[in-house]
Amino acid sequence: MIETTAPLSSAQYGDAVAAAVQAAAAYYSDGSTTLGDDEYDALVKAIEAYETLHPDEVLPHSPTGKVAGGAATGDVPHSVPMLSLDNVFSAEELADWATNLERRLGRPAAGFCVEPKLDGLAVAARYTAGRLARLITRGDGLAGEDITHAAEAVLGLPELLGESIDVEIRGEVLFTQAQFDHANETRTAHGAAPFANPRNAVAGTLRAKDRPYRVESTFFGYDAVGLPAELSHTALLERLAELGANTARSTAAHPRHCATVEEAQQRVQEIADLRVELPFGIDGVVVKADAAADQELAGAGSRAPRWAVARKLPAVHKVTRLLGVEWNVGRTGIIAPRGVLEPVVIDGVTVTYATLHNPADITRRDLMIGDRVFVYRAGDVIPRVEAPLVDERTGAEQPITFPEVCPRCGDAIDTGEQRWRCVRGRNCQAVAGIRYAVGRDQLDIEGLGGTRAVQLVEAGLVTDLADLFTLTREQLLALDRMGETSTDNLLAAIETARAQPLNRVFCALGVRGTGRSMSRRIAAHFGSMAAIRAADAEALAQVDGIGAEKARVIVAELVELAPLIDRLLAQEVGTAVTVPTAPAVATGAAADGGPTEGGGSAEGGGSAEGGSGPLAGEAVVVTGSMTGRLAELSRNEVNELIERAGGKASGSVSKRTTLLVAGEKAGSKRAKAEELGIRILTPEEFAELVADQLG
Ligand SMILES: NC(=O)c1ccc[n+]([C@@H]2O[C@H](COP(=O)([O-])OP(=O)(O)OC[C@H]3O[C@@H](n4cnc5c(N)ncnc54)[C@H](O)[C@@H]3O)[C@@H](O)[C@H]2O)c1
Ligand SMILES: [Zn+2]
Repeated sequence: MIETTAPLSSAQYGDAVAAAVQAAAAYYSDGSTTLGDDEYDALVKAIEAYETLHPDEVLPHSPTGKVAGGAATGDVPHSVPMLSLDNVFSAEELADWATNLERRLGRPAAGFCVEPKLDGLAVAARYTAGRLARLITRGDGLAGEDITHAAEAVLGLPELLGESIDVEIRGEVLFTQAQFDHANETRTAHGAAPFANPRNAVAGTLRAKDRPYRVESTFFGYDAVGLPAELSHTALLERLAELGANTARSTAAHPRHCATVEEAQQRVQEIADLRVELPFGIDGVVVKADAAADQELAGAGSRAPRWAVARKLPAVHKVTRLLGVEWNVGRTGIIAPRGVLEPVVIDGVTVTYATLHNPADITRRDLMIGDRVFVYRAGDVIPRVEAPLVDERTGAEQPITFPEVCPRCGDAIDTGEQRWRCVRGRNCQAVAGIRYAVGRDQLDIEGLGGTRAVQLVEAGLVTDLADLFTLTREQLLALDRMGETSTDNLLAAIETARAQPLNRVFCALGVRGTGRSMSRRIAAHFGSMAAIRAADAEALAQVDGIGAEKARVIVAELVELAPLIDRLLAQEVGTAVTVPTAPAVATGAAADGGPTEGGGSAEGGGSAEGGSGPLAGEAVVVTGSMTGRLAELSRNEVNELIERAGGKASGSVSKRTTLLVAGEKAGSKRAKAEELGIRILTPEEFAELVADQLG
């Protein structure tokens, strides 16, 4: 994105400076910026490019060449300026930097120290006789703010050093992910807004006074004033650790001395690869000339030293909107919330979903639907929502509702642990699958919807719907609460179900994206289970309403379901050839038991225009409650009836609708049909029309 930024015009330059200044002010005060770091960096790069071409137009408040972009201040003067770092964005730029350094030194640098660029806030800790006396922020680099009050909750920054010396230890304060999570839990418990991400959390926390709660952060030392000048950087880090300060030496991304640029590049890559595993955030890798003599010779500019550079890593945080929350049940019955996001590109990948871990996590983060949120994604990790930007709420945000029953099987939820789980555990999937399969619009097996399905699954008799058809009388009689009568009734119902038409058997499989009406269309199109199973994505895409993407999903599911389908066919389930209508099968996939009636010429897949019967050529919508002879039928059964009569059933009124069956409380569909001049029949009139098919 940095490469593709077009040069700024002079009009854009002023706006760019204003935008950067505003972002930096937010970033350094409480971290509430909505720009990703890479967006900010690209903005500053564009500003720099413009200023190089137009040096006499540089605005005085431009962020370039200033520590903290000129946005931070302070009233405690620093003993020695606290500088920033120059950035490079690729291995090539890092190599160029090393070449420049070599030119400046007049010889190759005597090795480099490569260490993580900790994503926090720079501070200076002044020790007098080994005791912490003052803690100061970086500020504008020349003076910072006194935050001594906050030192007590910063881990790794000892109150007393191991030796009684005067020294100023400098380094970064950050929140580890665990500290961040804990901080937000504490804050929301106190009715305060959560921090949007760990980086944002530091500035706010360190500067705040008199909070009724305490949140811990972590210090990493990487510099000092007052230690012998001849210490190399690696020796200095060792010394800091000796004195009792925490350094990155304690982490997997520990600083390493590298003899050559090539070695340094390698360590940069290693630390970059470690990034996702580290318990804290890094936004780059710092390469420093290690030898004190090299540092002295290279010197420093007003903003940054010339002997060190930051190889920036792609930004892993971006702001987007939380559009909704889905609750998915895993194989073991874990019920996991997943955030649906307005798509956002993070490090070249479009992110549309993010994990929300568990319900407690949602509460802890005080998330709402419609919130602008910080999303984190690094490497191959599943993207996660960090927290909302509470200041940006408009009032239109909605609370996230937690499920009260298992969204898959409808049973109770065990909320005893942080991760919610269906009380059925691993059996949830089987129970849900059976309950769906035996439903009124699928196999219609009465008496198997409720606890009976649980009983069969938990007794180990049934794991999927094919098992239903091999149940024996003895097996059923051995179950609790199963008398002779109920056993025989159940077996009879199962026997009847064996003869259910293809569309219902297919629907019972519960293939994702194929509900009742789609199942009817697929069944009508292919005519047999064997033909459906043999269909490839191209053939499926011929069916009305199935796009290429959906066709692929269905094919993938059918592959998974093949063993189950085989067992059903072996049980002669789904072999009954009673396909309601039979438009032309354009795929050549019609195998045994193809369509038997009709045989019209509907092009474009599966519509019933060519069917025969009283509704031939009709596109029918049913609305309101059915009365008379239709009163007993489910909506699916009415739709099946329509298709048996040669018509095409649809759920919504459009210009293509030719007939509306409107019962009581027909509402908006009736109004729309009237507006479009569509023929409207009462349920009774309609029943007359299709009397033959009603049987
Ligand atoms: N998103 C935004 O709106 C926004 C706004 C302003 C700044 N920023 C970010 O901040 C950056 C510029 O900020 P900056 O000037 O504060 O600093 P920087 O992040 O570019 O680099 C310098 C800082 O790195 C830190 N650091 C971490 N580990 C270090 C180590 N091992 N050795 C030495 N220093 C180490 C120090 O605090 C040092 O001051 C930008 O590049 C941008 O990514 C973002
Ligand atoms: Zn369940």
